[in-house]
Amino acid sequence: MEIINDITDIELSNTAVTIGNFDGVHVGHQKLIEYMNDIAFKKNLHKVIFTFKHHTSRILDPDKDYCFLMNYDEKIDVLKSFNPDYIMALDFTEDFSRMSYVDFIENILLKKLGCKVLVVGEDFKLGYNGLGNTARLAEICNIHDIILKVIPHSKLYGNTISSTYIRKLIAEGKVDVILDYLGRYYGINGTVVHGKQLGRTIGFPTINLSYEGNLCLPKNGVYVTYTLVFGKWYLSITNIGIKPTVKNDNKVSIESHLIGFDGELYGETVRTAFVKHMRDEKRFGDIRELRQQLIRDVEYALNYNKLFYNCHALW
Ligand SMILES: Cc1cc2nc3c(=O)[nH]c(=O)nc-3n(C[C@H](O)[C@H](O)[C@H](O)COP(=O)(O)O)c2cc1C
Ligand SMILES: Nc1ncnc2c1ncn2[C@@H]1O[C@H](COP(=O)(O)OP(=O)(O)O)[C@@H](O)[C@H]1O
Repeated sequence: MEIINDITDIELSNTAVTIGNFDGVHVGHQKLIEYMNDIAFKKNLHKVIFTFKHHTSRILDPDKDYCFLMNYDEKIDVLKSFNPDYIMALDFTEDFSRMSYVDFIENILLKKLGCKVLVVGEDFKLGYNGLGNTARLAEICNIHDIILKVIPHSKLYGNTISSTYIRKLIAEGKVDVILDYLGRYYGINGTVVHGKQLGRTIGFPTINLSYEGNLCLPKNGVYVTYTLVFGKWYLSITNIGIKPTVKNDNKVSIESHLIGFDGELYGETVRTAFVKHMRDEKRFGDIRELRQQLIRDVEYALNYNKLFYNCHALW
């Protein structure tokens, strides 16, 4: 498996290629990749996942306030699990965005990648101004003997599976439903930073997560989570919010208490996977009342954990 970030000196041959932003690498994306894998196997082609380091919307739609389902490293990690021969992860630049779909097909897919099969989703658009829709792609692929396979959108419970729909579920705090659409629970990677050191004084030390600012955050509230620390998942309770009992700025933080963990975590990289929204964040009369609530939260999480059979989907 090779990751290619620069296409300048690339000369591949006999490839099956799927192209997309693949934000989240959700169940719909996975269908495309699996189709590409199958056809590559049958036709003895190399498997190529073609994506970009950063979402194309940053250039194409810069004013829109997007959040993203994963950062670059996570995307590469998840894509690797589909066992491609190559992951192309290029910079999507202004210049790139001005390339016509014909140039892209002829100069990149044909000349650089030796593409024989192209797999895309039904709403896929390629090249300058999005002119290369599937009908136009079919014409140009036909001219160059590339087999074009257009995969219809996957649906679930009447909803089209899309990164946009998953972002909406996250914003609504419906993190338990996300599993069906994303194929795994939604999680956030971050680094443990110092808080006000109050947690340990009430018997609930917490890790405060510093995370990449453009990741989608579940709506404010308290969640049953699992936190990956030093290669092990811990059941945890996580608050996303402004901590109105102890603070009065509006800065949102992500803070978790790991059940059964004791140790130092400052500076460590951890992953928090959100499995169930359990309550809204509240302003308590004092920190003792908050502590009583945290005891109940732990009990809720322990009960939830007893019936949790989806550990395989945490990452
Ligand atoms: C599971 C959990 C639930 C929490 N719920 C609330 C809440 O409902 N209201 C609130 O003001 N703070 C809440 N907090 C934040 C606490 O106020 C905070 O963890 C505590 O004051 C320690 O802060 P520190 O990490 O800055 O020391 C919660 C924290 C956790 C871990
Ligand atoms: N079970 C646990 N859950 C979370 N953090 C823990 C736990 N046990 C020990 N810690 C450590 O305690 C620190 C948090 O203590 P706390 O008083 O809440 O301080 P802070 O305000 O910096 O979060 C964490 O960063 C971690 O290193």
